[in-house]
Amino acid sequence: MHSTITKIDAEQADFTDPLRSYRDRFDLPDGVLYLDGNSLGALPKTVRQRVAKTISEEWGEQLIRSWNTADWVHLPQRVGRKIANLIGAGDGSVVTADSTSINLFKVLSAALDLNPGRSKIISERDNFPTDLYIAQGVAKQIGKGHRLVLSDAPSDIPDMLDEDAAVLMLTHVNYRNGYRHDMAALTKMAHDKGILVIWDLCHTAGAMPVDLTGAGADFAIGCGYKYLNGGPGAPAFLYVNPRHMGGFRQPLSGWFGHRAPFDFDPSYAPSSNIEQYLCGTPPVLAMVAMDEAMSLWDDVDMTAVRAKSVTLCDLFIQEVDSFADEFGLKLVTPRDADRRGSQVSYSCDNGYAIMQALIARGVVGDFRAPDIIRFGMTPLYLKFAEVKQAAAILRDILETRAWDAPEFQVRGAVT
Ligand SMILES: Cc1ncc(COP(=O)(O)O)c(C=O)c1O
Ligand SMILES: Nc1c(O)cccc1C(=O)C[C@H](N)C(=O)O
Repeated sequence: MHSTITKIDAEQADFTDPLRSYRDRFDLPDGVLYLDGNSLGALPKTVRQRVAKTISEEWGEQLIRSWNTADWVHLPQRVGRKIANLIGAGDGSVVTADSTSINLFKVLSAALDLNPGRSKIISERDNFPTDLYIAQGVAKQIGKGHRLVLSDAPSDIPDMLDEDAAVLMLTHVNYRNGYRHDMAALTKMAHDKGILVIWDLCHTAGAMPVDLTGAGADFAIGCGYKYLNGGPGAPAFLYVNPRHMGGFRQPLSGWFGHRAPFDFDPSYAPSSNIEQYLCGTPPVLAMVAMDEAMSLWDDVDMTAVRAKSVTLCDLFIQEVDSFADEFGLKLVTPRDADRRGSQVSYSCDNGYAIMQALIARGVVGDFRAPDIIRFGMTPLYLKFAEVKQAAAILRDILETRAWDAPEFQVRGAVT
């Protein structure tokens, strides 16, 4: 077996890449092949200046006036509009706020409130754990006997959609293996049984086109720090289908969700719009970084993003195919591009040490316990030649057993 494309082919693909100009809009350190933008996106260059300006001028000089003069107060809606464009959501249906976990708490509470008399929340055992933990917490908090029922394989889900299911809560692209659900088909199946659907778009937004409106999704959530490049701990987003707007739906009844926060009324009166899903004061510096990062997407062709993502993943898979069996790497990401997101994952022994050895050689990916090494493909700043080179370094590390050194066995708190 041998690799299917040459270095020259890869460089040629970079040369003709319609997205190649975006690379220069990011700060990426020399000598790093960054395959972890599915965990923390790279720094868009203009974010540095924009945040510095916000600190020195808006905060330093204008002080409290900036809530109005710089319109800080509407950052959640403004950034929400930019994200809406990437996920097929209409105006006024997305806000940026809080974390994905907190936003899930809000929308799951709302969904269960909207669908009374049913007890099941359907999800997957392999969903990102915070989603499952939040569902467990919401069920306990509501105290009406809701229970979380988990599938062990995507193919089991349709049969689990019955008359006692209130909500189907899925992550569109699985964080571990990169499997991608058919959003439109599952949403329809659920709706046919009277079930509301929540999609977690953490591994989707900014990685591929999404059409929440077309799919008829009820709610969605997602984070700002992966493919959207909003920075570590960036504010998350949430989507509410306009048909569910109005009423008092989500229970974190902070003042930013009030109809008129600056009336300072002692009684809570919910906004009838997406603002009801806000809670408290937005973290302005993080919001500004997110806002700036999102401005990079203004003219991005998402079809080109998806096409490049598919080719980057295919290239990496082909390259690793030539040595995977020999070293016990098992591809756990679907080969079928229609069933995957924008990452490639392998299960293997010694995965943590292998990833540490890769990072020491400048190939940054990550490890997910118990045995997955993960490589994220970010079309805006990753080159084909880098993906090919990363596979070659992986091969070298396996051949030389470079991973079998004491310093690569020590687990950090974050893997
Ligand atoms: C699918 C998914 N949901 C949620 C989260 C995390 O949520 P939070 O931003 O609240 O930490 C992640 C990653 O951290 C994720 O991959
Ligand atoms: N949210 C993260 C964090 O706080 C620290 C390190 C990594 C992350 C991640 O985003 C993990 C990620 N959601 C995952 O898919 O594993």
